[in-house]
Amino acid sequence: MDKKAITGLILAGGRGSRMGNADKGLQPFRGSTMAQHVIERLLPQVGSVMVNANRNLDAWLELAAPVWADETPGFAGPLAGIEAGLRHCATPWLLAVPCDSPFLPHDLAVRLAAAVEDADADVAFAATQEGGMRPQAHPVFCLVKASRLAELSRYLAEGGRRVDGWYKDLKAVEVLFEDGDAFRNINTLEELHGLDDTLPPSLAKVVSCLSGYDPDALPVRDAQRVIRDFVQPVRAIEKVALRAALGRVLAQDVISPIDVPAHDNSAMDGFALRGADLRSDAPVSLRVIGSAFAGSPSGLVPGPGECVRIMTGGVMPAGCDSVVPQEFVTQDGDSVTLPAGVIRLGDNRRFAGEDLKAGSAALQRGRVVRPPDLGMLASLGIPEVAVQRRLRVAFFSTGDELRSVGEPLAEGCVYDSNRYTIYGMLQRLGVDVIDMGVVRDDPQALEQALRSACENADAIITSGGVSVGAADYTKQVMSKLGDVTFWKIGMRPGRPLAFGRIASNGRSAFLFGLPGNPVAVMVSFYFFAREALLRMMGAEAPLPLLRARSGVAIRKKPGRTEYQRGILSTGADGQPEVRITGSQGSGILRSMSEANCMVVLHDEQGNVRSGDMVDVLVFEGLM
Ligand SMILES: Nc1nc2c(c(=O)[nH]1)N[C@H]1C(S)=C(S)[C@@H](COP(=O)(O)OP(=O)(O)OC[C@H]3O[C@@H](n4cnc5c(N)ncnc54)[C@H](O)[C@@H]3O)O[C@H]1N2
Ligand code: MOO
Ligand SMILES: [Mg+2]
Repeated sequence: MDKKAITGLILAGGRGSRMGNADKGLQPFRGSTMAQHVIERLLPQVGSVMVNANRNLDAWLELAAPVWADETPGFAGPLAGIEAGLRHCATPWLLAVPCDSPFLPHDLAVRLAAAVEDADADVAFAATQEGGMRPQAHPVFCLVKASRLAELSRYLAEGGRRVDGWYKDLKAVEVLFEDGDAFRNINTLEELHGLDDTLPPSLAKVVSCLSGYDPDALPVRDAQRVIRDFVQPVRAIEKVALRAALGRVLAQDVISPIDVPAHDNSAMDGFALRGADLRSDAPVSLRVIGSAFAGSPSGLVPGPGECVRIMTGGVMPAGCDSVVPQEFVTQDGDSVTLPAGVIRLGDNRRFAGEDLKAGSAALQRGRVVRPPDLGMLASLGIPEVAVQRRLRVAFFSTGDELRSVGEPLAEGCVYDSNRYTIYGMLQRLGVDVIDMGVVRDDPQALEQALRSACENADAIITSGGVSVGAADYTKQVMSKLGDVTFWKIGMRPGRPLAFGRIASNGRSAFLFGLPGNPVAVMVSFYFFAREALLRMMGAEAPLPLLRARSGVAIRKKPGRTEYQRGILSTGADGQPEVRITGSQGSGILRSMSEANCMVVLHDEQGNVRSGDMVDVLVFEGLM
């Protein structure tokens, strides 16, 4: 049977009652969703795939189209789904499979098709047999003749619901498969998570690797380590045209299909010659036998005492290994003379493949594509590349005192600035942003916002409400929704931080609850969230710290990390020198805006004297 004669149908119309009424197929599983795994198994076996679903139709349409709902009302079970499938089936055969069977056999269609053809049957369904026991039927995995719709509808109308009940008057064959696990369906979230080897370990487990862990006095580097070990890359990949790859993360190594340059060629306008003709003690005269222009190999083969006029990029004539630039020679008719010792053998020749060899990795996965990379990919003739899909990051601010730009400022209120700094920092990372506005200090509103963020994004960034204030419900709601920890970090500014992973309706997202103070929010973003988001994007890009001389004395207590806003300039001696911008209060955004860098004073460090060297994070390129 030609696979084009078969339409695949994914049965996803159930209530998911054993999974807390979740839409089973849409549950995250091994980097995508359970149904996506089913589609990946099924699609190669059939002409096309459709879905039977009764809710979340938009989400299903994103996965596969078309999507058909049951006609028989009241969640009548898989048969109602098969009925809807048969009604819309444009091929002679329909192959139904449940949406919660991500391991279904790769040869399901071929074997069921062979069976219906052999037996001239209307239906074939799968079965497995455990050693010595009676075969166990899996009637939901079935290949059905599309013309049998009428019998099925009649059975349903009479109230029949048994999956193998409707074909008692039809010719049905059972096909025995060896691998029982292939038909395993996943019924509970525990089962699903147990099978998902891509899930992060619990925070408790990650934290247990630290010695002397104290959430109320956590060193910066320990917090960074926990975050690094806990977040997971998003696995989805897409192909994009070369230019669209700028700023994206390569999902695969790019292997050079060609040598670059493709030929030995000249690095100068001049004369290509045979090194054996060169003399170190006397001038040499050579006869010019022709010209070699870039882009058109000359085909010339000079003999001893001969040379070829060559342009930069011209293919080296056979036997030539050196080029003398034209300004070094005197030309007389068709002969050139070069003085003794102006060049050595091999000068001004570029080798084939000296830039890149065919078969070697031109760029490695995980790299954020920059302008020279675009050029290099173009030099390899590569029109499109595989990149990680863009990360989706939702963010909102919390606090009853916050007003959004455009609203009047009531007594005691402040304008929400964090959503703007966060927006800017996220844009610079190249993620897709979902701005969720300001959320009130109200447990219900916070829960709703966090759930919605979780269902639509890979990561969530909030600001405010993570300290100890009376209206800070944020922490309580975050804990309720997942595995979240609350730290007081040994740093200034940015002491409180919430971090973890929350889940809602089967979707999950990593959560960064940044402190509310406007400078603290930025510092926490750069030193904790940034690296984690890049990691989720599949990229590794540690913060580049430079060393600079402090032009001033800085007071600093050992035992915590301090981030001071600074201005980096060139000192009188031409060396980089940094000075602290005025007030360092964690609410003073102006000094952040004036700064062009941050001085990073590590835990061990005490007071800094003028002239001491310090670490500096330069904002240019980050901001
Ligand atoms: N008794 C203690 N009080 C505080 C501590 C502490 O350890 N013990 N930590 C202080 C530190 S450090 C920080 S940082 C803040 C963090 O507090 P929250 O994360 O709970 O943030 P809020 O209380 O909501 O706001 C703090 C501050 O920032 C202003 N804010 C908040 N969001 C925005 C925004 N989107 N745009 C502009 N300004 C914002 C808010 O109005 C407050 O003034 O807690 C200290 N207290
Ligand atoms: O940690 Mo908070 O640092 O006042 O800004
Ligand atoms: Mg607070």
